[in-house]
Amino acid sequence: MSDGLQVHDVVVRYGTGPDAVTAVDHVDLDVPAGEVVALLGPSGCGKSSLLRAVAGLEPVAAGDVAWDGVSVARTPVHRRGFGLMFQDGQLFGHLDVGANVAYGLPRGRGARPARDARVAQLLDLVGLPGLQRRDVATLSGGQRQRVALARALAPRPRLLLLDEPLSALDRTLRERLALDLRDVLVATGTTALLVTHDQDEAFAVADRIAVMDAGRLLQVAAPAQLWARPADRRTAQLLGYEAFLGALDADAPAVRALAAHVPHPGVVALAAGAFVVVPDQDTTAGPAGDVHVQRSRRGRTEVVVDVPGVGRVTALAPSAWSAAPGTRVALRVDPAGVAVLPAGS
Ligand SMILES: Nc1ncnc2c1ncn2[C@@H]1O[C@H](COP(=O)(O)OP(=O)(O)OP(=O)(O)O)[C@@H](O)[C@H]1O
Repeated sequence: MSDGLQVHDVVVRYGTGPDAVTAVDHVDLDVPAGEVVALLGPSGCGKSSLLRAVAGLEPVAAGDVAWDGVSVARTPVHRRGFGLMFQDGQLFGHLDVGANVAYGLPRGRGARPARDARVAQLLDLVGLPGLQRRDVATLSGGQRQRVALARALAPRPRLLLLDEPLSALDRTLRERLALDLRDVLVATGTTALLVTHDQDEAFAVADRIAVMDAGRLLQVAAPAQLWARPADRRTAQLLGYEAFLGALDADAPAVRALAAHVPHPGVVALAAGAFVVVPDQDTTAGPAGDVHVQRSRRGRTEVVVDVPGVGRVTALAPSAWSAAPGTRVALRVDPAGVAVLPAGS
């Protein structure tokens, strides 16, 4: 049996009889010691239920949760040695920052110096050095989550469970904190299971991503491998692939350009950006499409184009570029936005 967390054939069910909801449907997942795994999936797919079952906050209707091969199914939450961090941090308002971080550390005679040292070390690690005496009510949302992370890590949990830890923050802060979170988890060698619906967050934080849908795991893989080789169409859709080509129309120039990047037969999946607009290029010489609508998103120009042989897809364009609807534009393929799914997907 491997080191770390083993989730074996776990079922989580709410209610009984005809109204029962199966939130987690026979899931197997290992998180080896030292690894960070993200559970990624749409709202309601069962991510939190699985995390809560691992924590012991939700009973398993079937299957087992084990650590280093030893079942913890009958071990109460506080005896599992797992740390928890939630979306809203859940800091204690009546305690200052230092006391919040120290909360899970040993108390009593003689423990104080070690506790203070550990709190200082953790606050340094999460980028809040010297903030021990601050009232938590005066912290920003991002600072609160940093304190919550320090508090969860302070007792050196053998597994850290994070439920949407950054979702309450705005996008810019979330992106920065996701990178910081990864750094902190790696620096502390923490084994972690992170629930998120945000693909960017999963890709930024995790060593491996487990894609979940309707209570089941669809695929577990390292981020780059997941992006390049989604297991099936649903997984690809959840990752943001927007168009799927089964039979390739070899007469279409865009399809010929795509075929150069297709290493084996299968369904070709295209993400936004699989095509890139090439301004001022002859539209009869290679792949081209007709502009449907154009929009600006996070400083980039996205153009929805109708591409013969392919269909309607989102292409990227240079930021200052623009074209009226109906304009035919030349395109090139960016292989980073193209994946090939198994035939029949
Ligand atoms: N306490 C509960 N009682 C009944 N049904 C529940 C309960 N908690 C969750 N569910 C149901 O179980 C399913 C999975 O919910 P869960 O919260 O695990 O999903 P999730 O992927 O974490 O969603 P979100 O990202 O929206 O939090 C949903 O259909 C949900 O309505």
